[in-house]
Amino acid sequence: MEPVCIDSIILKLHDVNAVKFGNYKLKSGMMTPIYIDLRVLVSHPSLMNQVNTCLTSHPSLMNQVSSLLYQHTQDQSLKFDSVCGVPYTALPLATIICSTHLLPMLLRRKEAKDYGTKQMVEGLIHPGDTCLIIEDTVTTGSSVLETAEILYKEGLKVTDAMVLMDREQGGVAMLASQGIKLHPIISMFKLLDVLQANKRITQQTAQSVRDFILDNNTFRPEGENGHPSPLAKKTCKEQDQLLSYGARANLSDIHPLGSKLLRIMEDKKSNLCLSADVTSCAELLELADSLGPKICLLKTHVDILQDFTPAFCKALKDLADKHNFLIFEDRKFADIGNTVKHQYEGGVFQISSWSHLVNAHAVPGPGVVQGLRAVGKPLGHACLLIAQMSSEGSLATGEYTQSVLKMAEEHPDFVLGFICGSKISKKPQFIHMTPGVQMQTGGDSLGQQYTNPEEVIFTKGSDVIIVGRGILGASDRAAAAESYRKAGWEAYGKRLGQ
Ligand SMILES: O=c1ccn([C@@H]2O[C@H](COP(=O)(O)O)[C@@H](O)[C@H]2O)c(=O)[nH]1
Repeated sequence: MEPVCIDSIILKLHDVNAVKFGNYKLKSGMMTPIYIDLRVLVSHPSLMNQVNTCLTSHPSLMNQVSSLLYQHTQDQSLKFDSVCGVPYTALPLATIICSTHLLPMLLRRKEAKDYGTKQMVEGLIHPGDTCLIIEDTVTTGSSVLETAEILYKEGLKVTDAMVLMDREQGGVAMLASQGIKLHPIISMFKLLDVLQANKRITQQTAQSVRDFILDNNTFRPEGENGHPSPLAKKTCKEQDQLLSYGARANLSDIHPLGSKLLRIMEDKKSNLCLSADVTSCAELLELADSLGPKICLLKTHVDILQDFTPAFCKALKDLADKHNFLIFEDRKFADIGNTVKHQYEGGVFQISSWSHLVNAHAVPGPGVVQGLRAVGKPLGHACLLIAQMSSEGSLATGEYTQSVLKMAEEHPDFVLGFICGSKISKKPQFIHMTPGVQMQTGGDSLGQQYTNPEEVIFTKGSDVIIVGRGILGASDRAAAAESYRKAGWEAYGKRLGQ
């Protein structure tokens, strides 16, 4: 059979309604906005494609999925003596794999018979053999584990499990903690990216499912009894969302500048960052002085100033001290470590001499953080990684965002948080900052998309609202800044349950 393309499988799964959006209950009892129902595969031996061409001469979707699973065992060079599908949905998949590739199959029963052999596993069992588990969808990993435990009782070994669809809610980690390597073919983020790219779902739907997935990781390494507790997790609203900025400022492993920022936020009752996107130094300094009392952070784009001078930096720093806010140069570094090092400390702007915070794209890899850290860390500065962007069609989504999160976790001594649309990390040490904020949702003519403060702080769990034109475009900037400060702070209070 020809190699099977994952994107086309995803679209076909969507065609046959194996991917459902709505409000569904999982085996664990958790409600979910997306449900993967691969049981429907058996009902579609042939499939009409998008242009209504009958694909009967092609392998059935069930065969294509089975082929993908088998191909992956070969790509991963997995060694196993037999194959067992998790009942029921994965049974036909295991059957096709075994029948096509002449492999011994074991059948796990869900309930023991009360007559005959009363076996829980049917087939020829050779204790000591290794059995590969096949599963259709994994959330917590508990069904794979149940099957493995039954196989263990027969003296079999289970080292690997192959799954078509990983919902990315902790199954890989839970099974790894039990010595089973889970090999997913399709991740939830990949599925959402493909459906969104093919206009099967809107950006909004994709994002709300991503947020749900990120907020509902079910794996906790240790349960109360010292055993892994896959389902012990409460939602982020019940746990880290309830931590105040002040409490997070005191966390032992928080970046000192993160701690300082959280204290400023608590003291000034402000989670507002002013995006001071003006083109004259005098106007920017006037904004900093007049709005300084209302903000925790002032964000600059120094390269849009027409009359930049080093004296401006000194004046801005003095105002930051006067009004107790931090300065964030939104430079979006995105080059190799050696270059960003020069860009950060040298050139006309000498950014490291006056800006507490800068940000970077993760595209170049960890070298970008290491280059910035070489300059900024000795000065007590820090950086934010751009994990998501507010602009329409942004490519910073899904797996990319996850990789950014990982990069931040690997550099906690310099990365203090993220530019993102919603909370992406469960670590309360990381501060989430969201641009694209206005009271009215909507956008501009160049792709900017706006969300309101309540949505950003309460619903999406971000920490800081970054507001530019919502304030700069107002006839009374001070009044507008105050209304954004108030709205952001009230949303935070609501998040704390106040
Ligand atoms: O994803 C991003 C990253 C950065 N920005 C910056 O924030 C402000 C937003 O200005 P508004 O006037 O409130 O639209 C601006 O400086 C952007 O460069 C962003 O919007 N989105």
